[in-house]
Amino acid sequence: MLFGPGFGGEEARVTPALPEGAHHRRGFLTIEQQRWIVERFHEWTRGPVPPRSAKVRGHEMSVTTVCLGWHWQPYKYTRTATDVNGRKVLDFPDWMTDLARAAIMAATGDEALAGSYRPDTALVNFYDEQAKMGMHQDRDERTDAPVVSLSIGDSCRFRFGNTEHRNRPYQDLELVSGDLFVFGGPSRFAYHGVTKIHPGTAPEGCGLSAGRINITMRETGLEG
Ligand SMILES: O=C(O)CCC(=O)C(=O)O
Ligand SMILES: [Fe+2]
Repeated sequence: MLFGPGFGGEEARVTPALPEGAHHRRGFLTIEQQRWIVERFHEWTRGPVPPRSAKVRGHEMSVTTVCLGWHWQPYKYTRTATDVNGRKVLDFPDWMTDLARAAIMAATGDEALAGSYRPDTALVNFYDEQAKMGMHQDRDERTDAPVVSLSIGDSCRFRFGNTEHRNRPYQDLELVSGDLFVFGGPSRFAYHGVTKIHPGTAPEGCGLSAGRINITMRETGLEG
């Protein structure tokens, strides 16, 4: 049969299926939502703790990061930015909890997982045209709750791998402005990174004319 069962189905996927627990939703944020978040981004960068390039084993990362809720530094979270200026970071905003829960719902359809999600930190990274992020695990958190990632601005090549090591098997996918990526369950501790920014690809109206913002929301599992 010319257009029989399965036509245009699984076999027609352009991107191979992601490992269990990993989910990609193209265009999760509207262009207005993206622009609004970029306005907040400018407020955060003028906040008590300026964006900085974290030093990992003596090397400065090429992204700059500003944090909400808890300040991330390799390999711990603190309330104050002891490696920058000692100031307390901005609070984790309530709207971000709602957004993160909606994101988990959209990605997984799991109402219980979404409803019980209590993110308490956001790492907000800015990538210029040259910036990259090497393959790593997000493992400074003391819970296995999912990581929720939102991208705004220039698109990038995002590499999502396995939980054992930074080498193959991995998949390269494009994250474009407005995309959501969630990794939890068996993929929570998968290695991942950003291998390339695609300059000049930020859509008109997203609020950012160049570069890329990525926000990851997480549960630290920390008290106090
Ligand atoms: O920029 C991205 O898409 C990933 C960011 C990331 O992996 C991180 O902040 O730990
Ligand atoms: Fe990460």
